Amino acid sequence: MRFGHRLAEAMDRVGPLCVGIDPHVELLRMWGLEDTPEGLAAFGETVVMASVDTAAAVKPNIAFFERHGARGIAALEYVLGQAREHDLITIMDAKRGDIGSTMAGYADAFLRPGAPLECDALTLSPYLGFGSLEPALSLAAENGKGVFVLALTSNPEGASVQHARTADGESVAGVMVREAAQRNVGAQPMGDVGLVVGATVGSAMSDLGIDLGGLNGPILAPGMGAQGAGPAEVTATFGNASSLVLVNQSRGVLSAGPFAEKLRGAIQAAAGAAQYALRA
Ligand SMILES: O=C(O)c1cc(=O)[nH]c(=O)n1[C@@H]1O[C@H](COP(=O)(O)O)[C@@H](O)[C@H]1O
Repeated sequence: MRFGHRLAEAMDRVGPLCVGIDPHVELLRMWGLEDTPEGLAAFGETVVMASVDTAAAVKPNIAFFERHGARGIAALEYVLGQAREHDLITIMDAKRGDIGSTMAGYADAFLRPGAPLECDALTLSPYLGFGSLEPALSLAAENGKGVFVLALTSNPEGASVQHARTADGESVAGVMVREAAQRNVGAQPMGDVGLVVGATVGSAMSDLGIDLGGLNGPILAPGMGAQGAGPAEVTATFGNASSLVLVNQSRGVLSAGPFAEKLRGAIQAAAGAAQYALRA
């Protein structure tokens, strides 16, 4: 089954929540784990186990694993293997972007079946031009995998680039939305080319004249919890596109660890809050 279809089914079944696997040093300390590759592997495995049947997907952020070099990457491979074993969807947060020929290398690293870091979907940075992402888009399509392209990020600095206008007067974020939507035309129940739009962007979408209603692809929405957005912001931000939204929470739920039952409870509560905000 293609990524968009699989994700839509998981969101219907357990709710529109993705749990970030972000082993911050402070969280490892809180969980009584060492800041070592073994600590990261134990952290990731606990999050995976607590997310099975409570979250639609998990999103490991590669930065926290890269800190430990090759052994950190081995820990990430282990966590991805655990998720795969439990049929839990993985979105690799690596925010890759480069000239097309190098992009092919990144695509092969994450989107090729059997690759050590194989995941179900990958976050992409389109600021070398949307077209530079083509090798990742085509490899994803070939293998039934997905991508999430940064459109309007949750950090306040993003606006200086993403709100800028092209020579045609279209906003840079608007270009990303249009390009992604073109690749999802006709897909049922939704396509595989997703976008990242922060739940913290406030009125940016209406200010820029962006309508996500026709995207027909998943929208990964970070910003709830630790970055300050609540259910009201999620409802207000996504309007007619809310059925496409997959809310991400990392620190907001991870701080409930290390005990699996409490973490599971926090994930269920966050999934319920996301569902309420998007389907109310
Ligand atoms: O691509 C992302 O996931 C992402 C995009 C964005 O605009 N903002 C954003 O916070 N993220 C990621 O989402 C996660 C948010 O973590 P919390 O703020 O702890 O919930 C981190 O892994 C960020 O790197």
